[in-house]
Amino acid sequence: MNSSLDNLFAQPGEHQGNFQFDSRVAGVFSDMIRRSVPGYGQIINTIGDFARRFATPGSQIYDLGCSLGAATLSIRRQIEGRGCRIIAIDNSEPMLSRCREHLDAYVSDTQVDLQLCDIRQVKIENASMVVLNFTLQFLPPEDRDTLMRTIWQGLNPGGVLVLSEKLRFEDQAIQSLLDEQHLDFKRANGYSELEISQKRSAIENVLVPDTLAVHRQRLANAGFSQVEPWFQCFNFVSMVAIK
Ligand SMILES: Nc1ncnc2c1ncn2[C@@H]1O[C@H](C[S@+](CC[C@H]([NH3+])C(=O)[O-])CC(=O)[O-])[C@@H](O)[C@H]1O
Ligand SMILES: O=C(O)C(=O)Cc1ccccc1
Repeated sequence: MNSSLDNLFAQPGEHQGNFQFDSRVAGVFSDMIRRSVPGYGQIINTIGDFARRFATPGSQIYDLGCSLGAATLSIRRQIEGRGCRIIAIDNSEPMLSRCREHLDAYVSDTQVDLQLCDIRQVKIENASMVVLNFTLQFLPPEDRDTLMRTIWQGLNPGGVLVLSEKLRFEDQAIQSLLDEQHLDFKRANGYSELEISQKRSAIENVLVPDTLAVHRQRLANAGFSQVEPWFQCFNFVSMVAIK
């Protein structure tokens, strides 16, 4: 298991075309997401805290778009001895094989099923917790409502969904302000202007953010009546929704 520092977009013309979760990205992903998403470490820790509160004995926990398994690891640390099963899904093979290495590096009595498949195909049942940590934003917008209904149907009463996303804003002044603050965060983490602009072009058509209002409406339409953002920094939010 070797993970490297992210310099994927450092050279002119590098990584042209759309951003993909390929082996190059998987190899630097841990560094990339920490330097790109403000609050990522806090969100991962808090997902573990939520698991400790919500995971009921014998229930299932889903980590949809698990990447290298950061959320799954955080959850697993908090729910030992409850006979829960974690189902962690990603459709990127390089991500999933590195995820398996990370999980195998620690001993645990909690079973983790890693599944290489599209989260739009997932069956959810007997779930006390579902995690979508920066994954919904990569689904085609027209597929997002259906997934949210599937999640609501598979959650047990009292179960929790954690939904973290990059946000878009209707107000242009707010959009520019929070976008600029996010860019400053990336600059402060050592990304050059070239890296920032090349990555921005690569993710433009791949990561399609919704507004907070759209998220709230989608969650309400799916059946969630208790919804609240528990974390926001600039254009990144993490919401909690209880069935
Ligand atoms: N349709 C899909 N089906 C399955 N997986 C998908 C799909 N679309 C995208 N992915 C997967 O969703 C993940 C998104 S990253 C999640 C971080 C993680 N949750 C973390 O807590 O570290 C967020 C980011 O890169 O900003 C990638 O691993 C994709 O392969
Ligand atoms: O880097 C960015 O600008 C982002 O919006 C976050 C991100 C983090 C990791 C992969 C893709 C997008």
